[in-house]
Amino acid sequence: MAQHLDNQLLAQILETARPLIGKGKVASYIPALAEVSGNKLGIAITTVKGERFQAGDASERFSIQSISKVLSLVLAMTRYDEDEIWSRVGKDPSGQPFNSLVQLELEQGKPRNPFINAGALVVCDMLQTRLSSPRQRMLEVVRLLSGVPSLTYDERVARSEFEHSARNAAIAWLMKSFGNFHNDVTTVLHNYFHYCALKMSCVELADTFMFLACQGCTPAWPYPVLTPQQTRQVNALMATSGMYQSSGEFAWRVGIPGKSGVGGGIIAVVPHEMSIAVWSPELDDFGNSLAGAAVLENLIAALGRSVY
Ligand SMILES: NC(=O)CC[C@H](N)C(=O)O
Repeated sequence: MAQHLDNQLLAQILETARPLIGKGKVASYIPALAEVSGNKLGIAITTVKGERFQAGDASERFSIQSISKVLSLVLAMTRYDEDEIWSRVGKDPSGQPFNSLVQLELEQGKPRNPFINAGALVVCDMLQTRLSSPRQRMLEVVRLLSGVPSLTYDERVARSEFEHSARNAAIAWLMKSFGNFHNDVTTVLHNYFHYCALKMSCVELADTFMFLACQGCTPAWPYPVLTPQQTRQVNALMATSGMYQSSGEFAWRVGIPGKSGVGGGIIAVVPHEMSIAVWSPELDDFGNSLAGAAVLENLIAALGRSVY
């Protein structure tokens, strides 16, 4: 029997996952991220009817990291024709860690999908070509979608990541060697790190991504963000590649599209119904929030939902 969605249910679900805290690891390869306390746990839901639910640390902002890869892709989809995007980045799961170089060399500099670092860097390269101020534009987009004008980048996190950017720089240069990267590498890395360093709460994320549950529309936006078909495509990519090498495991356990970030956030979508944001900074071996994935699994089981 599907349970009724309310704040009390969310609070109960958080408690089912809390024992996992202490069993994962807060990301430390970006030093500024390692300072975050590992025992945070929060969830927020925005439904297509405009209802909002939340529990735990749902209002505290954190670094959204790779969740931003969905936003940069969406921005590119509004600026480029389909062929221009998908000739430079694929649509298939990589089965590799998010920052791997191995496949990129074998596949002539074309990243498997836009949700691994290589793919997101190509997307950021495209945005650099077509937008006069890609960082400012992204801020405008998230401020509009979330309805929160105070959203901003965490400059410390962006700087910290730039100071430890050897691997992402290597990925960008490798793609340049294959002719799949057109702008100045340092400029694009700065944009990418800023996108990753967006600071948002679960409540703000759930509001921002509601358009993915609502066929591309949101009351926050005067016109559709994406067409219904584009929205299905983004959800499909999240379902197949949103959690890196454990995307299959996530589909099996949770059964809805999701996208994680090494800040410990996951955004997930029940199409036509709701967007869900969870946050718990400790990660599993693949860089996905350990307790966050368990919260989603337990919630979706309690609500009796799945896209499959
Ligand atoms: N999985 C992630 O969240 C990775 C994003 C991080 N900024 C990086 O490039 O390594």
